[in-house]
Amino acid sequence: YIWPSPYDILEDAYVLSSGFGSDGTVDEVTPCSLSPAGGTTPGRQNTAEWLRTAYHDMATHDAATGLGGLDGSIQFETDRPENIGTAMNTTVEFFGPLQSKRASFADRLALGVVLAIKNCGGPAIPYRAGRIDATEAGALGVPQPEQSLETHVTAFARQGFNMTEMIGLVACGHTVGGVHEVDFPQTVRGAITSDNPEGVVHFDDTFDVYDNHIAAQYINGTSTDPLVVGFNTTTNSDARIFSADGNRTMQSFAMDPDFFLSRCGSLLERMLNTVPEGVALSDVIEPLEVKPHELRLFFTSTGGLTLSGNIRIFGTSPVAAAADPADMPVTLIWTDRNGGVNANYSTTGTSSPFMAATSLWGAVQLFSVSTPIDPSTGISSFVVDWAYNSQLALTTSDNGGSGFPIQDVVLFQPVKSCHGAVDQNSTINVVIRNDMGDVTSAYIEYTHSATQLGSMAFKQITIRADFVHAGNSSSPFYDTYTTSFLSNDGFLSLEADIVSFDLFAVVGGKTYSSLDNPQLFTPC
Ligand code: HEM
Repeated sequence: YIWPSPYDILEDAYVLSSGFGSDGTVDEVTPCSLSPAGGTTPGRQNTAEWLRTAYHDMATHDAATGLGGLDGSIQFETDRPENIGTAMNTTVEFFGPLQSKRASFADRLALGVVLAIKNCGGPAIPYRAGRIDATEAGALGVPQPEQSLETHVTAFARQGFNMTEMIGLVACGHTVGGVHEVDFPQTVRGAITSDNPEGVVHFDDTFDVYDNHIAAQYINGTSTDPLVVGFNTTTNSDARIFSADGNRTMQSFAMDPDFFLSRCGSLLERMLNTVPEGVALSDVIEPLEVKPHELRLFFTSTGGLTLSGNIRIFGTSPVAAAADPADMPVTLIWTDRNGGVNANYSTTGTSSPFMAATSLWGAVQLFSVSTPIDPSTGISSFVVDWAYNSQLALTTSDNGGSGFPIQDVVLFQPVKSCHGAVDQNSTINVVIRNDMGDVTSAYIEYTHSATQLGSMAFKQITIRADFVHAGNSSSPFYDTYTTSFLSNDGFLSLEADIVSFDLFAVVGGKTYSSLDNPQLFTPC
């Protein structure tokens, strides 16, 4: 895709693993053994809990009717016996605050699994966005260890996986984490100690590495998997499943670690992309090489324009990995609103240590941009001239041909904009260019998360409010428009990321928008 895209926030979350701009998802699973509550809950493992939660969310899919799938319905189903344990609520609680208009709970959970598995040494699972969250619980149907092989084969067929795929998917799940005696006393006995308060017995000897040991140990007879060698043969579902094809699949996994990883990559991709019929997923999200990161045009209190934010550069080559941001030339060259390119308008980004970031997929650098734009000529787009060091020839990144678009027609105006307390209106002011024809419509779509019954995650509520003309602004080129509305969105009690607003204006018959403006913190 090209910038801007509805999936920019998820693309950023995919690319920026830690440091500047990251949302904390990868930190939550680093190291791979990390347990919830900052590592203070021994015997638990965030990576394993996310993967199990994603499977349980998907496991109720019915391929024949198209109902269910990875739709976040798990958030309403955590009290079901088939979802026993605190893992699911902990997972829902972690991803809930990362939801927004542009990132559903289900998309966040799927992305979490992709990042966690890669972070544990596992495969790069292609990631698509676009999952839509259910608003209520779905059908029952998560497989249980005491069920028969026949029942499991039928359940996986309903989910869309044949027997060989079932064996693969279970092995690809049961290579991290384990079985907890507190929740499965019929399967694990005598494991609870003061050091192991939940009585976890891991599936294999490398519960914190995403590798083929689950298969290698099963084949060479050293398995510790409580669902293979447990004292209670009734709950030894992994033993029944792994041997269902005469051990052929497990043998191929045991013999070839790379085959295990690639097969798990494709099976888990299918698992994450099993969504209710009618849900259209995006193309695979690949990191953009050059991308504006939270780069916006601001209307200043003195009537000027400032282009401010960051430019992100991502690469996988050795020269990208060796790059020193302080030695990287990065220059923005923009085109004004009349199509003129003025070399005087170029600026060079700066790098600073606090802007350092890492990516699981390559090397990433961020450069801050803050430059005035002359409102009389404005801005319509820019290109970036850059190189990995000052000795190299410059590359021009033009966003797939037409430059990175910046619209200067409708802009948020912080002056006198404020956020209302409970039961009080919020006021949002914008400026709209006054030399481009009639403003036939101008409105805000203000989206915030709201609590919902039966879930620890959130629903998204969007309020639409029309702007009215409010007179001059501090610039001769712009007029002020204002609106007030009641949002009651738990001001400041929720994370800033989960409130955002989009601005729209139809001016001279053309629609202009300013998307994903961040939460407004100024109280009314
Ligand atoms: C017949 C199918 C399956 C059965 C009967 C089954 C059963 C179980 C049971 C009883 C546990 C122990 C949970 C706990 O004590 O916290 C478990 C854990 C787990 N399962 Fe499965 N499972 C199945 C398939 C899958 C699949 C397909 C995946 C993912 C692809 C998966 C991923 C996991 C993970 C990651 C854990 C570890 C959770 C943790 O350590 O907190 N399972 N499973």
